[in-house]
Amino acid sequence: MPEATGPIGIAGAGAWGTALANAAAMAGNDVILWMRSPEQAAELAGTRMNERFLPGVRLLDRISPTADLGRLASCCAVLLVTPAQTTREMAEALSPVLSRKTPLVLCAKGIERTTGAFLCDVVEEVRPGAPVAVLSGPSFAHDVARGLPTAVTLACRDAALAEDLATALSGPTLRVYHRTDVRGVEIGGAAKNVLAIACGAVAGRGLGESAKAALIARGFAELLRFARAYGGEPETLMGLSGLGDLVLTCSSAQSRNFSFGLRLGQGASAETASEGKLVEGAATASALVALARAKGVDMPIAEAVEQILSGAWTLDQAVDALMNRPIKSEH
Ligand SMILES: NC(=O)C1=CN([C@@H]2O[C@H](COP(=O)(O)OP(=O)(O)OC[C@H]3O[C@@H](n4cnc5c(N)ncnc54)[C@H](O)[C@@H]3O)[C@@H](O)[C@H]2O)C=CC1
Ligand SMILES: O=C(CO)COP(=O)(O)O
Repeated sequence: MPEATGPIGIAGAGAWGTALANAAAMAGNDVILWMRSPEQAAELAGTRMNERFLPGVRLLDRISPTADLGRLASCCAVLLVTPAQTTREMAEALSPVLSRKTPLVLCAKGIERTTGAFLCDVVEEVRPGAPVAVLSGPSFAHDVARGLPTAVTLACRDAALAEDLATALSGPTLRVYHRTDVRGVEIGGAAKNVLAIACGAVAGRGLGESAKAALIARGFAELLRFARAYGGEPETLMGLSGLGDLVLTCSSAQSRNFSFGLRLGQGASAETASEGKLVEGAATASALVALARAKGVDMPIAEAVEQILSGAWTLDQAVDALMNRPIKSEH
């Protein structure tokens, strides 16, 4: 990395930002953990706990919480860990603070709703020519924070930088693989959230384990088709940020996307089913479906999620629509 001696910066101290801060510290880095609220920063500095977003996890000593964005200027790399839809405003706020050479590692999973832009493209628009990377893969914040074994993928077009970043963030319990297929890695993370909502809905409606397995397999087929159309490499999607994250998110109520779908399946409305939590798949569904339509990619499960969220279909109508499509060859 250009200034390999600096600390790792983390922008966003929610569940994932806090877990990544601990992981980066465990990997031997000093960490500056930025959050927008000065009160929260003071509380984290005093109690060393983030009770609101990651209860029960103690911040390691090498982490300095702050609400001063300027502190990130000294960092050798900054991980952006705020919700996907805040990527543009955060990149704009960070742009005057960071050197053009400081890599920004995107850790959110989504597509910009208002423009349909992939998050890397948003950042490249704001910081043209500056290095951008994506970190994604099957990783619940609580697992990572508790030091349970986890593996993720970091992609950057600059292969040497991808390797350096992956090495810097890898520790005893977090293994970071590297790739250059930025598009594939970001598509895996963004699309699996939409599919996980469908999986949760299947569980919530009591449609059975067979339906869930079918949905994961057919959802993966959609993911692959979409990634191919947008320049992602199929091998990437068969890895951690694709199949790995799809399986994790579709099989656990720890996932907020799955739980949101579960509550939809149990009869809650799209407005109440999030219970105030961040549900990235709900924010990304319409953009994903619009991008798929633009390239003629068939994504019936993602379409069904979008139709349910927009109120056009009930869950039962969505199931009927999916089950009564014309019979076709599997691949
Ligand atoms: N929680 C998890 O297990 C994982 C989450 N992710 C991804 O990481 C991203 C963040 O997720 P979480 O940390 O879990 O969410 P969270 O809801 O726990 O935290 C979000 C954080 O962003 C901050 N924030 C919200 N809007 C902001 C804005 N406009 N400007 C600055 N800060 C703002 C909040 O104050 C909060 O600190 C999501 O895209 C999610 O998909 C990825 C892997 C694992
Ligand atoms: O991305 C995640 C795990 O890899 C977290 O999923 P949720 O956002 O659905 O909780």
